[in-house]
Amino acid sequence: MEKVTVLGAGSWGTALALVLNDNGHDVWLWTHLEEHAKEINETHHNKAYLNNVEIPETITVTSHLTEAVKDTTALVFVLPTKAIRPVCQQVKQVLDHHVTIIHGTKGIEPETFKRVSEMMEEELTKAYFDEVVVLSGPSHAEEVSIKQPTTVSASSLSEKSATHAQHLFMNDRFRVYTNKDVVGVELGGSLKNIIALGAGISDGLGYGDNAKAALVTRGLAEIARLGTAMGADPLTFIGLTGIGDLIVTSTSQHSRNWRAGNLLAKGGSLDDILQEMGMVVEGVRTAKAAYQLAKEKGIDMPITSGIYQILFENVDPQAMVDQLMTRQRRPETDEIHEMLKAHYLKQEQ
Ligand SMILES: NC(=O)c1ccc[n+]([C@@H]2O[C@H](COP(=O)([O-])OP(=O)(O)OC[C@H]3O[C@@H](n4cnc5c(N)ncnc54)[C@H](O)[C@@H]3O)[C@@H](O)[C@H]2O)c1
Ligand SMILES: O=P(O)(O)OC[C@H](O)CO
Repeated sequence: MEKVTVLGAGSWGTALALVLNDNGHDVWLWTHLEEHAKEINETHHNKAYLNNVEIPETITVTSHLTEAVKDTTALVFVLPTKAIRPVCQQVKQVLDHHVTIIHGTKGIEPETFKRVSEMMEEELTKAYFDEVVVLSGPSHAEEVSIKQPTTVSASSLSEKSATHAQHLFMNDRFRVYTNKDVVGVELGGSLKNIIALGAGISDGLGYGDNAKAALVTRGLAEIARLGTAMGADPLTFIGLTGIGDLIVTSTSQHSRNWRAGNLLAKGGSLDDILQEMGMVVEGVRTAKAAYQLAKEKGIDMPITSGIYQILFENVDPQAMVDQLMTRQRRPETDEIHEMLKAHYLKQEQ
């Protein structure tokens, strides 16, 4: 049994704490709000974020960071992307020993285009961990918390750290694969949220399965295009953290990104929708990052660009569908084939 600390008591942090608890670890769940910790400890429910399950007494819920971090063997950051730097800065003040650093956050920082593991490496004391582990894949908290079969990847440049994360989380309902492509895993998990917003918009406009399948497949082509340009292995995008996560987020009503897109297409304002949902919708900030990044790198991302314009430039969703459907005609697979061919040629050399 190990002491493991989850930082962030939202829906995903709570679901991961439950998996660790099932595996017999001494689980500490930290929230930055004293009232939130008190409420969970008193009611044994996390009403605002994951009300469907009971939080067992064996999970210590606290707002005291020093106590949460003391003697822990692993820190699992499960926070919105925008909270990663501030929480790392607080952790840096209290962490005084070597740990495995894991994160389950899916986003890109719009101001710097940094991935979450890059931000963490900048903010934390490097002597206290080997390499960050990214835990990502098709996994909604609502299903993980009721022990429905789920598969994820634990990706790190340190095999030891990835294996430690696999050991902590893996059980007969939560299967964890190790993976070495940190760039691909982080980008797949982050960029799919933009396409999921699009899937919600498509459903909200009343379009059917054909439109959704088109969004997912052409969306994946865009993700792979940007991801490969950022140094990812193109094959990662046909794995759990690419197509796998894209399918789950675009087709599930559990998805916060899908839900936000759906409400947007039905005429809601973005600010009101985000306020009303009260949970993080990562695709919104990531759309900003990906749109700028694609522009800087000269990468064609028409769906991402369309979603950015709906979110931030008040473009009508229906008009955007018309625009996407009437783009200049072109072959389907040219650049994806080129990417995969280049990948295989590199391996043969
Ligand atoms: N919900 C899921 O099913 C799921 C699954 C996989 C990955 N993720 C990813 O996990 C991350 C967290 O998502 P979530 O769904 O748990 O979010 P959430 O909105 O349910 O919860 C976020 C938590 O972070 C806390 N928080 C916000 N700002 C903070 C700050 N400045 N300092 C400290 N704590 C702060 C909130 O109080 C809340 O407890 C996101 O990047 C999301 O994409 C979510
Ligand atoms: O609910 P979403 O849209 O934030 O997605 C949650 C997870 O990333 C699904 O794997």
